[in-house]
Amino acid sequence: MPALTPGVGSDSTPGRIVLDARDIARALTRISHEILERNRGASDLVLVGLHSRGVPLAHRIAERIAAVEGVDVPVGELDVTMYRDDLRTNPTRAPHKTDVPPIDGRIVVLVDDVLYSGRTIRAALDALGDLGRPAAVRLAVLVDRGHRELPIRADHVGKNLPSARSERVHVALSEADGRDEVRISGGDDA
Ligand SMILES: O=P(O)(O)OC[C@H]1O[C@H](OP(=O)(O)OP(=O)(O)O)[C@H](O)[C@@H]1O
Ligand SMILES: O=c1cc[nH]c(=O)[nH]1
Repeated sequence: MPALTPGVGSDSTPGRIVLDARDIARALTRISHEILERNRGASDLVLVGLHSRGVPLAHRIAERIAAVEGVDVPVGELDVTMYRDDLRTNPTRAPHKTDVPPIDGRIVVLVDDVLYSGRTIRAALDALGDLGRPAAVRLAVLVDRGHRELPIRADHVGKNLPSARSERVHVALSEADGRDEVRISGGDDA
């Protein structure tokens, strides 16, 4: 095994890997089972992925639920750009598509890659409120890195990752990035 510079991946991408492809696959399988257990099956579920990497994660969870339950759970994609509380100070984000199946009376599971301040999820809850009135909204994230600024928590977490505010968590997914991995960089290991 070649020696690595601390904090630098073998391909010189900054940061250290905290989840590799197999870890991500296992975490998503567990989350899918947790969702089914909590919901006692797949009935009334709608998965809504947040752009950008929450969308492929929602599809992967739907694939696993279909494999276990034989049910195709509807999957939507939600862009929260126009609902962000930093829109005035950071107006340069490019909006993505929003395409959410009917959510009235359904159990909506929001899916995102990283949960940090909670402001993205706050925006997502506002966006959902304009689309309908779900029976319940739950949250699944691949990584919870802490540092919440709002009273928001995840129901399903792939990995709790203690982090410094100065660090950054980078999620790469094959659909968008050609590989699956989660890295943390910055702080003392920049
Ligand atoms: O809890 P928060 O403090 O809101 O942070 C979490 C959000 O930050 C990242 O998105 P980012 O805004 O970096 O855009 P991206 O999804 O395009 O990477 C990540 O994908 C989450 O959506
Ligand atoms: O570290 C972070 C913080 C917010 N969003 C991310 O994707 N990573």
